[in-house]
Amino acid sequence: MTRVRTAIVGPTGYTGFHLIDLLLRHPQAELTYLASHRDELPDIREEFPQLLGRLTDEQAVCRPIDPDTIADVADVVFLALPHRAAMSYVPRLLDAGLRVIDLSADYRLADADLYERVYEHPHEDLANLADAVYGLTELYRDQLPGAMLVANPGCYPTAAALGIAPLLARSVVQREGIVINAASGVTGAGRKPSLALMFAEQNDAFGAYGKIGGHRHQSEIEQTLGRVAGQAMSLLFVPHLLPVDRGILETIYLTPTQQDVTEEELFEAFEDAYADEPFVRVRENLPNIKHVVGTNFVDVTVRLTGPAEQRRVVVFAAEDNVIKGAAGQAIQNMNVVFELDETAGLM
Ligand SMILES: NC(=O)C1=CN([C@@H]2O[C@H](COP(=O)(O)OP(=O)(O)OC[C@H]3O[C@@H](n4cnc5c(N)ncnc54)[C@H](OP(=O)(O)O)[C@@H]3O)[C@@H](O)[C@H]2O)C=CC1
Ligand SMILES: CC(=O)N[C@@H](CCC(=O)OP(=O)(O)O)C(=O)O
Repeated sequence: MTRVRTAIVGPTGYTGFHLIDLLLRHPQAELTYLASHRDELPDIREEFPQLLGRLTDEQAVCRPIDPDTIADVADVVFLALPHRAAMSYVPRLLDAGLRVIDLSADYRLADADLYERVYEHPHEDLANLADAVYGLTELYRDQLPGAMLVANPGCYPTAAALGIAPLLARSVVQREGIVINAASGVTGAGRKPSLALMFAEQNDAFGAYGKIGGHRHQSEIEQTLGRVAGQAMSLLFVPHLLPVDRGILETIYLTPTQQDVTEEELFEAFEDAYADEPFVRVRENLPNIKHVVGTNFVDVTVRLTGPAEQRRVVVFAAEDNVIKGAAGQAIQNMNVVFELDETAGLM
């Protein structure tokens, strides 16, 4: 049986923790190296006592980010780092012969000019950007086997793209005027402390955040859906911060191309697209973050509303931001890259 040796750079963050947790449950993965940039290298069990008893001493102690040493003991490295930091390591990790699954945004936008506008600094690794595979597994599965560099999608873009793509592909909704109203748990903002994320600021609070109409995930969603539609897309994405640890719910408003479309036809688009997808559940009931947290599933459903002359299509999509939105999808991608069972370690 194939075994994949895995390393994580950035294990002290939230996605790093969930990668460790999932890899320790994976029947064909071995966790061989945790790499940290800290001067004083941490024992990961002190950062996350949940891991006590689950790691050997050798596995638990973080080591320096040294590509050649990592390549001696691992086949693939997961980068659970902030954007910009990730691309500063990728060229050396690839040169050392490692496959890289990057959870940051550094290799998601294929157009370097767009990256520079959205992330407000130039892309520093154009050579590898050109070769990266965008790892929204359900849409790009064919490009993943053997890939050297996978750009794992953003959490919001995963749910949004899976919630809209089947309808666009069938041309049952218009490309124009799409609005995505999204709410995320606080782990979506990462583990780095900030005033806005303190308990007393977030508890019992609920509101939109960021520059409305200018969130960086808007461009990522437009890129994915533009490829599905075969034409450039422009939509509106509005994120909200929900005072829970984990979970994303997106409510997506669209306009049908034909006013006489039926709800059955809309469901059919989802059912046909996802009939063989292990991690997309097309539901009749309205999705809820409670139904998906702790899993690699995205739950989706659709409704048709309004009088005949004013029809609206409303899609609902729910996922766990740190699992299907990050660590789980990264492992799903690893499974496809190494041609393992796509669901290994994730069910
Ligand atoms: N959280 C989520 O729901 C999702 C996150 N992502 C993306 O995944 C990546 C990781 O996110 P998340 O785990 O939440 O982030 P965290 O802030 O929780 O963790 C970031 C990690 O990166 C390390 N780090 C920071 N700067 C550097 C550097 N310059 N060199 C090396 N290591 C560094 C940190 O180490 P230290 O502890 O020492 O600071 C920590 O281990 C990000 O790009 C994020 O945008 C994607 C989808 C969802
Ligand atoms: C709640 C929250 O703050 N969410 C983050 C997005 C999550 C994420 O990590 O996205 P990237 O991988 O693209 O950085 C945000 O809105 O910036």
